[in-house]
Parts: sequence; structure tokens; C-alpha cells
Amino acid sequence: MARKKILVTGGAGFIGGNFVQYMVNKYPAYDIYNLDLLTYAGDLTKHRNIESRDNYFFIKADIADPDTMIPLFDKERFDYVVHFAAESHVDRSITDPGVFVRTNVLGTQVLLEASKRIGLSKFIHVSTDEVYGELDFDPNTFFTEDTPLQPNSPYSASKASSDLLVRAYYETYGLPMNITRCSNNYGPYQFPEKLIPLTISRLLTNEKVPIYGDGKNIRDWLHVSDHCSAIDLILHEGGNGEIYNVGGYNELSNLEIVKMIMAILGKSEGFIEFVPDRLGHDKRYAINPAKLAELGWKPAYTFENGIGQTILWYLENKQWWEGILNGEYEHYFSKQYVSLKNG
Ligand SMILES: Cc1cn([C@H]2C[C@H](O)[C@@H](COP(=O)(O)OP(=O)(O)O[C@H]3O[C@H](C)C(=O)[C@H](O)[C@H]3O)O2)c(=O)[nH]c1=O
Repeated sequence: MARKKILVTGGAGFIGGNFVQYMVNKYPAYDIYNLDLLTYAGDLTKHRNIESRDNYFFIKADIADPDTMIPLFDKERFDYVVHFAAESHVDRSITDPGVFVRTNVLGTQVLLEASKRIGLSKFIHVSTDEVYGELDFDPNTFFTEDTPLQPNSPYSASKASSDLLVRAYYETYGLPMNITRCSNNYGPYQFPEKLIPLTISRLLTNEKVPIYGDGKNIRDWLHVSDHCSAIDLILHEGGNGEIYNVGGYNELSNLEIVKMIMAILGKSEGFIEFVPDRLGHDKRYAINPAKLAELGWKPAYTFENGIGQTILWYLENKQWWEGILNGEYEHYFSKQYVSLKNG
């Protein structure tokens, strides 16, 4: 297999971090460059096991800074970019939308500009089903790749904007690309601000779990490993310019999820606390991943297996999420790939 250079942005975060591990282990002949700004949701302790590998490199840098990105791309001439780096928490986007526009929109445009100069083989833009807006509770309705974009939150609007920029660079400059739109991910190393890790960590510390509104909102849950295998497949087999939805065939209401976790951990439903609803809270997301299935993808995890494995992981890695909650890992990185500015 020919040696390839793959830039993974956001590789210190949850999904990007799982993808870095997946690629470093699966493809010894690929050099994996993890580029991350190490914001509040990024930590490198998750990569201690691979930091001495020959095919893993780390770059601490800001994707929205063209003065760093352009020379970096000019020098390294990556074969592929897999772009995860993003502000991703909907609640934060409601209180502070500006940083979402800077990272998700401007950051993507800077990466596209840097990519178009170097004859990149492919730019994989990792996006979200939230760009399609919301569905009602009719179980026969699904998002497909042709569903019009109708983002509701500042977060999803920033992701939809970045999707359109990727499309524009494909249409205007011929930059090879795929856009992937995933449903809600869960699994090891998810930052404990999102529903599943928040529920697990609260219950393990005997704190109440806040449920927004009536808890009937529905999400489609996908194990992060299955998301990684989907991106791997799309990277190698995806048709140029195509969009692929990645879903878990697994719709559950928030209340169902929380009660399931409570049952597994042996906690009473008295730990549920109904709190005021999220502003503009999307009712339901559901994906039809048929187009991806045609490429040969199917998820390996059932939700029952995945949630069990995830809860076990949080039980066995209490130190990690407690450290995260206490802000202990902010400055941890031991193998830094020096950016161009430093030579
Ligand atoms: C944190 C929290 C959430 N919720 C509700 C709100 C949602 O209906 C559901 C999941 O919320 P969460 O913030 O975990 O995820 P989403 O807002 O669905 O968005 C997530 O999945 C998509 C695909 C992305 O693209 C986002 O980046 C990702 O954050 O639980 C609660 O009821 N209580 C809570 O404390």
C-alpha cells in the first residue's frame, strides 16, 4: 500500500480522537497528522498509547488561522484531509454563537483554501444530520441526502454553512470531496457535556440528570466506532462530490436513554430532574443511511451492546472524565509536531 499523509483535524476531540486511534492502528502505512487547537473539549491523554508510533504526529494549531494553515499545507502536501474540528455543543451555540461561526465556518474555509493549492486527493468534511432541521414524530419519515437544509440552531447553521462552502469549492475549483452527515454519536471519550456521558457521570457521582422539556425528543444513536468505519469506507470508496448520511438505525427518546442507563447502573428514576426546554429544541432526527449501505457499510454495534460497553468504559475510566471535568488536561501534550512557523 502506498504511503499516504492524512491530516485529521480535531483529533484531540471525541469523534476525531476515536478516528485517529482507528487509523493509526489500522493503517501503519499511513502517516496520521492530528491537528488540534486543544480547546476545552480536546485532550491528548487519550493518545498516550500511540504517541510514540512512527505513523502518528501532533500539530497544535488553529484551523481558522490562514497564516499557519497555508504554509503548513504547502510544506506537508497532505493526500487527504478528514475534517472533524468544530465547536459541536448545541447549548453552547445558543449562548455564544460567534465562536461557532469562527471555527466551523471560517475554519473550514481556511482549510479548503489551503487544500485547493496542493492537489489534495480528497477532503472529507464531517458534518451532522442537524443541518436538515427537525422531523416530526411520524416514524416513517427520515432525512436523506436530498432533504433540504433547514438548520435551526446556531450550531447547525454553522455546520450547514461549512457544508455549502465545501460544495462550493468542489463546484468552483474542482476540489475532490465528500460530505458526511452523522446522527448522534456515543462511546468512549465523549466529553461529559453531551447527554449520554453527562447522564453516566452524573449518576456515578449521585447527581441529578437534567432532562430538557418533556424528554420526548428523539435522536438516532450511532456508536463512534461505527462512525469511524463509515468514514474509512467513504475516504477510500466514496464517489467524488457525494454526500453520505451515517445513521445508527436506532431511534430513542431522551427519556428512554436516561432510563436505560439508570436501569443498567441500578439507579432510581428519582435522579431525573425535568428542567426548562432548550431554545428551539429540535423534535426528532432520523436518518436513512441506505446510500452508505450500498457502499457496503453496516454498523457493528447494536445499541444494547454499545451502551453497555460505553457505561463500562466510563466506570473503568473515571479518572479521565473527572480530570476533564476538573480541567486537568488543558496543557497536556508530549509529542508536538512543530508547525511551520517554528521551522
Ligand atoms: C446535554 C443534555 C441534552 N439533553 C437533550 C437534548 C437533545 O434532545 C438530546 C441530546 O443532546 P446533546 O446535547 O447530547 O446532543 P444534540 O443536541 O442532539 O447534538 C449532538 O448530535 C448531533 C448530531 C451533533 O451534530 C452535535 O454536535 C451533537 O452535540 O438530549 C437533555 O435533555 N439534557 C441534557 O443535559
